[in-house]
Amino acid sequence: MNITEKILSNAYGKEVSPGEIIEVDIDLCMSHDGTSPPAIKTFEKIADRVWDNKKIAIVFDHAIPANTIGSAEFQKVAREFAKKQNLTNLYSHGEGICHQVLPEKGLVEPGKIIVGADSHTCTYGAFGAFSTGMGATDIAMVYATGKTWFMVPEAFKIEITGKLNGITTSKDIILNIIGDIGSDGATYKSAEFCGDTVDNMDVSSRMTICNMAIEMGAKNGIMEPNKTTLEYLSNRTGKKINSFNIFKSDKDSVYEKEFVFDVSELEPQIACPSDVDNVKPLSNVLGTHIDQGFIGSCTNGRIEDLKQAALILDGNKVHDDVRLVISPASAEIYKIAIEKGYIQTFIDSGAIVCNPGCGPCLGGHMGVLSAGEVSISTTNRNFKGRMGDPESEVYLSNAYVVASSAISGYIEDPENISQSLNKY
Ligand SMILES: CC(C)[C@H](C(=O)O)[C@@H](O)C(=O)O
Ligand code: SF4
Repeated sequence: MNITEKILSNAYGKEVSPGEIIEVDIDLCMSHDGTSPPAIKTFEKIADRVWDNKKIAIVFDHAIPANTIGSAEFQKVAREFAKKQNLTNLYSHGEGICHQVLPEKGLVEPGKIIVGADSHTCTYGAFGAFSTGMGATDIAMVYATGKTWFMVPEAFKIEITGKLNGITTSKDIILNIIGDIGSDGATYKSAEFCGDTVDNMDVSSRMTICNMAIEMGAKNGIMEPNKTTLEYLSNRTGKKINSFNIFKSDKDSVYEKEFVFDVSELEPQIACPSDVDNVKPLSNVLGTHIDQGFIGSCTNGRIEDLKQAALILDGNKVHDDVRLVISPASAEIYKIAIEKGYIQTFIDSGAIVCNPGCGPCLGGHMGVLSAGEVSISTTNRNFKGRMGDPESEVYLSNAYVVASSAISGYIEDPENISQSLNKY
């Protein structure tokens, strides 16, 4: 059995196989300021009390602080619900983006079943959990019963091998994979990432890869937790590593398809407008004009990403015709970035630093694009109109490339900009 089948078998209480429909207990259910209100509306038609006030997390991140009367109303509904149901995990004070906040607060553990009313809930696969996004009405049923059903997915084994060089990051790996497999190439599959590159990766890079599993249609993204990940989780949860339920794929487990990606020669990858699988090497798009850069999101708003941006921006100025918007993925990351001097560097360079949250990622808040404008962004989606007007365009890349491009005013090779890569 592979890791996903093992986690689902454990939750179901007997061995499962792909295609089977099972009902399981949920360990953690997440919704945010955008999706809690519709879930609450449905919930209130079917139940009075939630199944477990400690297993529901609500995070305000999509528009925080509220940007419209509508979002203020939504947040009021979610706040009142959390109070009435005595939820112990309400994060409504700008703690950060849900997918960053949940692991930080120690709510994620290997082997758990986690669902969320947000498509990037697949992020927690980086910690060896089965986690997936669901619609708000399905989440309402989980609020009420603590259960949901899944069809056990077939699995793709995606082996990643080789050592990344220089300015190539895990974002480039996942863009390369999605470019190859296609944005619907893994629909309802379990995308299992393995190989020496994944085994040696830090937590942040692993999260970036699992976060984007949904961008090829996957039901979940998953990795066996490595030592670094287990240490991180032990710190966050206050539990000993040997108390975790760690599952690993059997050597002879069966996959529907197997892929091998050697990343040792990989150059930074760019997803071009307006599909996430329209991926080209950086060298093919150099010189493309941009109006805005964004560094942040649940994909690449962590301290490692901010460090990459600071290394590039240090001593440089954002181009006069460009806005560079930077939003740390959580308040905790924001504080570390202040301590390390990154925020000072950003402000000195002329970047706009926003509070933690989704920000411009989905085109609703703090950096909306007008018709004809072009953005380069560390986020995960570049659909038509994703960051504003339907006639605007979005390129996706890593933080080195966004920062470099913001300085030049066109898509730029970071090697042409960086002068002091060892400063921090
Ligand atoms: C608003 C929310 C439902 C949506 C999602 O599910 O992914 C958003 O987070 C996104 O990234 O598009
Ligand atoms: S940062 Fe972007 S992708 Fe992530 S949850 Fe928020 S809107 Fe969705």
